[in-house]
Amino acid sequence: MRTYVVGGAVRDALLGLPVKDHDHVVVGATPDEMVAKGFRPVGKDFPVFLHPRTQEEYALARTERKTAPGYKGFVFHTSPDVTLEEDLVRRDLTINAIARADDGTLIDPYHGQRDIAGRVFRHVSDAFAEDPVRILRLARFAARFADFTVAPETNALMKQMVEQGEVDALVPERVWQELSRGLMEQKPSRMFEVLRDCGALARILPELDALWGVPQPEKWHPEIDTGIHILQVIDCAAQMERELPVRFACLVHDLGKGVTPSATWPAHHGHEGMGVKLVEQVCKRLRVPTDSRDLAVMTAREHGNVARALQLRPNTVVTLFERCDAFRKPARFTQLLQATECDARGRIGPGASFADAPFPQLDYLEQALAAARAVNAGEIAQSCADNPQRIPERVHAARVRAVKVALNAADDEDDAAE
Ligand SMILES: Nc1ccn([C@@H]2O[C@H](COP(=O)(O)OP(=O)(O)OP(=O)(O)O)[C@@H](O)[C@H]2O)c(=O)n1
Ligand SMILES: [Mg+2]
Repeated sequence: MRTYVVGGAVRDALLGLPVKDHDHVVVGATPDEMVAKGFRPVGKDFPVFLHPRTQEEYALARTERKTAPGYKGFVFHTSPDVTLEEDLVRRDLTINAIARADDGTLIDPYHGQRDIAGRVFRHVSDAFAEDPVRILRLARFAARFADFTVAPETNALMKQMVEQGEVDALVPERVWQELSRGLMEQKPSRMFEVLRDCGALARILPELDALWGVPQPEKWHPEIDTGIHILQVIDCAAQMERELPVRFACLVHDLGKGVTPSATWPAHHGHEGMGVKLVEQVCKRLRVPTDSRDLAVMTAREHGNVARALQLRPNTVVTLFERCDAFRKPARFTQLLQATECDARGRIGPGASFADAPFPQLDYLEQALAAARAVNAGEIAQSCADNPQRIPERVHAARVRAVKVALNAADDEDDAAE
């Protein structure tokens, strides 16, 4: 039997990137021989084994046959006479279909090295179409390797897959898994550009796809197009190394702009409220985890209020904190501020750019929240022992006073520093 390193490890080494884990392919062996050598079989569907010492994955060379739509519709064929070339030809991309022998020799029958040099994502063969997850994987790789482009023939194949309904058969968990991974890469906008170019975005996130072609007022949005704005906002979140919930909130915060009446464009009055419903709908459909969903809903609803923070009266600031449950969840409130900061900076057009604009709203609201949280609600509750129904309004009033003092004090400090 012969073993080769394949996939990401070979690709990343050729790209000069650090290699995390090694996937291996085994040619000329049966499952029984693997077990006899001490390998441990894992996975019900795949002929995959773990190395007794390194615990790395060793997959028997295999060919696949499509049986049903969706990513589960596979039957596997493995046997000792399946060749390395036969195994490689059914892989997704040429850059992922390079094998490396123990002596370091590269086996590259589908010219992955050429495509690495040319920075191209190209499918290896028609077998690409057997697994619609590969469209999402390719899009995710585009977010990671931002200088790569999609080969025209690969884009054409993906378009065809989308038209045949392949993407509709994907299970929501798998879509979320790939989208969330792509959001965590260096340039998430590339993922959505790739998905849009092949038509997949309109199938998996029609609410987002609808934002292209929707104008915003040029004075505040020099990029004008709402779809372009969203891409700039998510790239800002990636550049600032924000957590996944912040990046997802950035992605969906303006979905309401896709349903405002075109007669009122470029204005989008009330888009926050309409956005909340659409965000809830997306999160339900894709089974988005609670932390990402809750922040996304809150950001859709409140990003306008946060942006206006410096004009809000102390009472309004405290009701904002109350609506956001900021007293109990201050870290999530910080994430709301971070998402809104990216919303403010992701506005880059030919005539103007807000990319480096200051965002004083963040410190301002953090200070106000710290002051409001310092109010001793327990003490107030005790002082209202004879009239407990007044506790909430008393606590609220005390918080408003605290915010007023804190924000004035901050102004004073600024004056003193000048
Ligand atoms: N739907 C898929 C999933 C995987 N593969 C093949 O299996 C290899 C290993 O898969 P995986 O570890 O998921 O991806 P990597 O390319 O190794 O990338 P990563 O750095 O994300 O691990 C890929 O390179 C590719 O050759 C494939 O062809 N089609
Ligand atoms: Mg891998």
